[in-house]
Amino acid sequence: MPRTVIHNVTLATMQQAADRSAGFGLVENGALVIEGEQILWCGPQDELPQQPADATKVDGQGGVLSPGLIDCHTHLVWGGSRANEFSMRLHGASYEEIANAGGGILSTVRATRAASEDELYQLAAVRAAALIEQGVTELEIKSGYGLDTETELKQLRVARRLAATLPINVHTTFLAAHALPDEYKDNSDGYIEHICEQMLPQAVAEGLVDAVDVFCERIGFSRAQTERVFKAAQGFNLPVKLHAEQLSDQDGAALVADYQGLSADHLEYLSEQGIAAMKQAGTVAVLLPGAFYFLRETKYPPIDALRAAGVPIAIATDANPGSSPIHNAQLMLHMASTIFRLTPEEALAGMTCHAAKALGQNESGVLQAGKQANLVLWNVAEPAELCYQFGVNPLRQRWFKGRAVHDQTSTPG
Ligand SMILES: O=C(O)CC[C@@H]1NC(=O)NC1=O
Ligand SMILES: [Fe+3]
Repeated sequence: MPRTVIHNVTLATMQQAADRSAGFGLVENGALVIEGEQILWCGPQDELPQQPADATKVDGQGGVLSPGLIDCHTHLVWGGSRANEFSMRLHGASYEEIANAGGGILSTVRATRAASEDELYQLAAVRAAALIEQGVTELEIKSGYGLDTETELKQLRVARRLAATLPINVHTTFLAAHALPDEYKDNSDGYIEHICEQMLPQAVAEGLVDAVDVFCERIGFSRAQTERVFKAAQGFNLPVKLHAEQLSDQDGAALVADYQGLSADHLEYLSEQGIAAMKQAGTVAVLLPGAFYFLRETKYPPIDALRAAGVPIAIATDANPGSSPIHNAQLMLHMASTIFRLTPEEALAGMTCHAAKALGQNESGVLQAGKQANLVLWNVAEPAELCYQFGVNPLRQRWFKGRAVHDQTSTPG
């Protein structure tokens, strides 16, 4: 099988990054060997075993080689735009006025229902391409803008099609419990039953679901309704995750931990009890600085307490048209440090090894023999520069499943 030898690099292996003091798992003057789709070897260059003469050699010119970035929380497939309500808010309209004018999640639902699968694919492919340009090699995509079986499945089919046509891994998450559709106005329990008895079984039957999520919130679904959906997911042996404690403490994090959930996401209003339950269950805390910033939130997630408890922290874009219309993974690294005060080591772990854990997979997220060769070579001298600067893209080369699919070797100047 073809081999590629990347040498003259600083490896940010991200191994043992769960321990904050472990840092980036740096290997100065390192090298890495790709064979087929996997990492065959990585380590100090002076320990590099003899390689075949026909191996492709890449001189990293002293740059940093890291795992590809993983965006573990996105709503990437949607139709329409919410720019008008963004403008209405800036002109002083209240949420109620916007909602009464047809704004909010349900306006995106109407546009997503009206769009064809091809139209949704074309829109999402542009957003995915932006993330790929940023060094993303894996992402999660939720449904949740259909709120009826046909459109929820349409969104999930688009997510599967993105994985089949672009150099990126995609994990799908069924989020029909994102908002209450007009058809079930004042009958949220009826909608939850419809989700559990009709929508989820059909999505599973079509092989479209990797995990199940719920928006557990006063303006979303109750803890009891969330648990009803979790039980339905359990019936299909599907892992769960949760939009939890974004606007209030609904004790959602403890609930998803009770179900050994993959992650609890947002967490601005997370309690000590929720943290303890997450630690116990190994549930990842996914923080979403883009939504915090765009909504001008003032309540910070309890980051020091999560850190002290040793709960793994992941970072994601939460790319969606309402609360985080942001498709820039490098900006998330920057905001994780500048807004949430994560160290660069924590921020990069948040978009590599901890993000992989939030998706329930251990095939990527670290530089280690046997893992998928999803890598990025950065034109930076040290990994901290990925969090420090914003606005220039230091990506030089990107490998997905061992293939170089993005090459910016000609650095300007
Ligand atoms: O406004 C939207 O379109 C989605 C908002 C997004 N969904 C959720 O559960 N929390 C959010 O911030
Ligand atoms: Fe979200």
